[in-house]
Amino acid sequence: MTNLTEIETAVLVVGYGPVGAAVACLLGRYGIETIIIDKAEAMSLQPRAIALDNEALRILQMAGLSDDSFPRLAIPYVKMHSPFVGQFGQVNTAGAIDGHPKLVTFAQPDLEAALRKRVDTLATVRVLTGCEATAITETEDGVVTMVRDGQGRATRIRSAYLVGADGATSFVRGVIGQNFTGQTYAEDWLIVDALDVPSPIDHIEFICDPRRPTPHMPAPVGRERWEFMLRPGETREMMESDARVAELLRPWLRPDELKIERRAVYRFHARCCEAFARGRIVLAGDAAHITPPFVGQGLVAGLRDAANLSWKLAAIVKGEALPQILTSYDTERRPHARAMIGLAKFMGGLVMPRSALQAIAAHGLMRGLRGVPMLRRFLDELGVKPQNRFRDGLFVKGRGGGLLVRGAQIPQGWVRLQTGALVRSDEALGSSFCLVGFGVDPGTMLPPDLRRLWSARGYGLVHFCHAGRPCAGPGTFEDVDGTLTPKAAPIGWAAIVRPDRVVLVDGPANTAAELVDAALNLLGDTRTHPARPEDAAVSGRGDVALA
Ligand SMILES: O=C(O)/C=C/c1cccc(O)c1
Repeated sequence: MTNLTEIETAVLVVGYGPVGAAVACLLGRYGIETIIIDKAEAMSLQPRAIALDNEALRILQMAGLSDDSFPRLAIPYVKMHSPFVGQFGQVNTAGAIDGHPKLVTFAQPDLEAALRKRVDTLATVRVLTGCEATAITETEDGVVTMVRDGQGRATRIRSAYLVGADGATSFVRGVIGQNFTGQTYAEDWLIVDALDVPSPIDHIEFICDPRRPTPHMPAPVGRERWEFMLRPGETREMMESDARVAELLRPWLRPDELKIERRAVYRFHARCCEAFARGRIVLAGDAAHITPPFVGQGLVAGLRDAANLSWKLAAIVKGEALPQILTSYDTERRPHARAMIGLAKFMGGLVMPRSALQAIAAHGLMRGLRGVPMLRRFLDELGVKPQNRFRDGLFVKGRGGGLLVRGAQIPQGWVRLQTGALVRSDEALGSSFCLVGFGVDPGTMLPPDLRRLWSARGYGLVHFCHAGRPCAGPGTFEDVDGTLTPKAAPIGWAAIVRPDRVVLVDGPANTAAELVDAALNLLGDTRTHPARPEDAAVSGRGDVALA
């Protein structure tokens, strides 16, 4: 007879890559009992994803990672070269949005190590490595997962929810019967990562030569990456040989300068599930969608999933929201993930034209379009990047009348604490729902019973006061650069911001009680009937008070 260990948890995360780790960090921050498993004993040391944008960095901030938790290299621009028409494109990525650089490169093992270090600090998160999910069954009130470790020992994990962050070959995806529709490119690519490059480039360049398309980019501490498209007849063995790698890199590096960290032949895919969830089982990251790398959005999309999903699971588990809100994860995330895949495919068309004729036509057209000042601004200033703004989902539709966009993130700026220290404004918002007052203390706008209920749930009340105005009291932060007030909202405005920083509803501050009512109703008003009162005990607040 075998001994079967039984464990229970609120959420089981399958897959301890960067997306699974980010989900665990966020669930841990929200105080949710979480188990994360991975079949590998140790973290992968392969540098795969290489780029993060400001949105991804904001999510990592939310997950509790500081700016110095892993090395990043800010990228000022992305250039596109054609052998026939010269430079035909340039995307300006210098500067910051929402308090973070628009584009950085990094080494994936550094990021994963930072996330794992953070996970290790979280009291409610338990990590089981060397453990593989062998069977997953959804029951009426939870999910039962059979897990086997390296010694063949079995464990049964019962969880209220399961997140499949188990990558492109996801086992979980198969369990919920999801097809991975889309396309696999016909071409293979050789990816080469070099270390200690003597004079690395400072930007990303795409050499869009139909004979050998070659994206080329720097990464922190002297790393560089090249991606070489294989020609017909070239094989993996041929391309991964020392001699061929040295020959391909000769335009950039002398043989004595070569320090190759990784060489690997890959095939790119553009695939997306038709649903990111079924019942209590939810997919995130590459398990739900994969993209060719040409706009550097693969991991970013997975981190967006983590941010969108984690607080919803937390709210449901805590009994603060009805389980039905989980459908909004798919509604909000899938269209954007698909749009990013579409952009990457478009970019792929420019990077790897099929022939010289096609290259001249496509690159010539792009060059021509850049001759029109308005189009040039649009193309060069990231205008083609799909905005992360929901058409449908868990927010009150319509405009509040201010500049805030419901269903999109509130801008992030820098605010001054009562101590005089400057922090990014999301730190003031904390880790739960927040009623924000712009130039007005929002607590004073609520009737006492509603204010008590709001605070009893641990939801925040934050006052961003206009720079230079009298600015004192708990929960009050001086908006030093005006990003929030007056740029995002006028004085006398209020908004309810979700834990993922998405504006749920906004309006004049004197309607704050209506805004709170609207928010609670959207969550499936659990004021009199908590969704799962017994689970309320699972939750705690892992936050540090700032003001
Ligand atoms: O790996 C690639 O091919 C492309 C990466 C990348 C990263 C950031 C921005 C881009 O436009 C491309």
